[in-house]
Amino acid sequence: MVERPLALTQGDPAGIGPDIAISAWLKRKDLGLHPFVYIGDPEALAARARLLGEEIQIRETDAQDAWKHFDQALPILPVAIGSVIAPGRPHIVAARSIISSIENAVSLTMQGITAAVVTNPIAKSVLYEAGFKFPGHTEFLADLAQRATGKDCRPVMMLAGPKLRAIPVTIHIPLADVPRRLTADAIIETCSIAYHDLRYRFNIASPRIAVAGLNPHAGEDGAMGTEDRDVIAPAIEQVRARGINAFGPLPADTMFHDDARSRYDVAVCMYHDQALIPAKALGFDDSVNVTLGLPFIRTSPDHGTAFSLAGTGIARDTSLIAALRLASRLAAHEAQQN
Ligand SMILES: NC(=O)C1=CN([C@@H]2O[C@H](COP(=O)(O)OP(=O)(O)OC[C@H]3O[C@@H](n4cnc5c(N)ncnc54)[C@H](O)[C@@H]3O)[C@@H](O)[C@H]2O)C=CC1
Ligand SMILES: NCC(=O)COP(=O)(O)O
Repeated sequence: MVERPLALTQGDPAGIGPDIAISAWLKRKDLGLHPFVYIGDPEALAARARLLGEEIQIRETDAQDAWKHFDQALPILPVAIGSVIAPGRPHIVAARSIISSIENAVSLTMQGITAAVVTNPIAKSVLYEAGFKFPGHTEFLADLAQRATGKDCRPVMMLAGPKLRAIPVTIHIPLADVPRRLTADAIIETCSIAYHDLRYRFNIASPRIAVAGLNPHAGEDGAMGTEDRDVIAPAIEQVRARGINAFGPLPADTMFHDDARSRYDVAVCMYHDQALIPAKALGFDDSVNVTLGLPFIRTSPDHGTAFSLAGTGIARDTSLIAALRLASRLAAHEAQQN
């Protein structure tokens, strides 16, 4: 078997990405972590290690050789920023390096040199200022995949933790646009991709999909909104007609308590916060953001850049470690299938 490291992006170097990458690498032996190659600016990473008081070896390498260095040194594939970025002070001068890091990780993974993409958090508003056209990683990764394969790619965001897996059908859009963008096609495609990836990537033989309503009480028969009755319920019927065990629309306020969660493998929700609030409330420290529907594996911690914690030593590495572990598990499963 080829020993392929995970490709870990730097994210926004003013955020906690470098801190948690260093922290995870320091725990590599205790936790038996799958080797990773950090793709980012070596100076910025070394400066962060010094600030945190960690004396670590950082080794510049290409991805192919990262595996052999991982025991002794934190392997880094250099993508220079060309400027000093202070912790907690994001700057658009880093945008090119942040984006390049993601592009490199995807390219290496699609070539089979790295086993999966694990992304550190980016500050979307900073990248927008620099002209980045995508709402977040999820949409950017799908675009990169589409450009590489020439095939349409609908990305599906899933937050996966020990207590809950949750998917938003609409992702990074204003709440006011949700009803208009919530089409039967979007719900059907999301449920179908969730079913496929839970089955073939997560090895769940017959995934049970609970679909949330949009309105209070799932619309109360149309009295509190009509989308549940007119869009979501017919979409679920079509999903079921494909042989998928999907049910709903369920009132969203009562589908996340312990007993309700035991009845499904994933909750398909109608908008970002409907999925991410329960996911982060139930498992902020150990949930992972996974993108389904891509031709490669991508995981990420569930949190953002947490600028105020950068360089303080306070940031917890647990969600990144969960993301590295999940990427490794999915990659091992994928290798077994091929
Ligand atoms: N995958 C990604 O690239 C993501 C990026 N973001 C971006 O992050 C930026 C900041 O977003 P926020 O909403 O403030 O979310 P955030 O997750 O960065 O911070 C929310 C709260 O949690 C704390 N926190 C976050 N991670 C932590 C950790 N590892 N250990 C200890 N405490 C932690 C922060 O200090 C803050 O109090 C935004 O620009 C957003 O776009 C947000 C979520 C995911
Ligand atoms: N709130 C989740 C989030 O913003 C992560 O988005 P992405 O950058 O992984 O697309």
